[in-house]
Amino acid sequence: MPGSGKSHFGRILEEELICPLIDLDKEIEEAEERTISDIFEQEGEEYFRQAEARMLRIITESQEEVIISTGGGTPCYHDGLEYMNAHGTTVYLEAEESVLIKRLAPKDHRPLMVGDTEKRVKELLNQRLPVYQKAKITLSHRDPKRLAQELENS
Ligand SMILES: Nc1ncnc2c1ncn2[C@@H]1O[C@H](COP(=O)(O)OP(=O)(O)O)[C@@H](O)[C@H]1O
Ligand SMILES: O=C(O)C1=C[C@@H](OP(=O)(O)O)[C@@H](O)[C@H](O)C1
Ligand SMILES: [Mg+2]
Repeated sequence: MPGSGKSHFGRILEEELICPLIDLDKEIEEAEERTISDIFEQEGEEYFRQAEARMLRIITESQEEVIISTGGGTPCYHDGLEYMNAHGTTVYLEAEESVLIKRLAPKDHRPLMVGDTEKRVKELLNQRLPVYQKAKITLSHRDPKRLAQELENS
């Protein structure tokens, strides 16, 4: 989910595992030379989903070992989760609804969070949970060092 801490955890895992990290949203922004918000505004969501799916595949095919922090929607469109499960270890980073609502306050820049944040978070969680639950690892504790150990031993 947006706000669950994927980018934040990714940066910690990068240090713990000494493995390069790629943030999918950042790569898309660099390739498109505009922000995710601008892409949504100027091109619409479907365009973004295609760019996201394409970038996920480009990175996966061009890198040997890499941590990818995806966007919250990446697993849910264009068979994203199935693709990631087939090519690597997937981690669903669980976060409580109340934590997400607090982090994704109206000042947040995320384009899917316009309007009533509480309602949007609940809607997105309901829609997406069945997909997220198919990840290979679900992380409900908030300790990235433990996750790093789990991944090293897997
Ligand atoms: N475990 C955590 N404890 C406290 N704050 C966190 C934690 N994980 C993320 N945050 C904060 O929550 C916000 C959203 O995190 P981010 O990593 O951007 O989420 P995502 O990439 O999943 O949307 C950021 O301001 C980040 O600093
Ligand atoms: O949940 C989503 O559909 C999205 C989450 C965002 O990434 P984060 O999950 O890193 O906020 C970003 O990819 C885009 O705004 C769409
Ligand atoms: Mg992120």
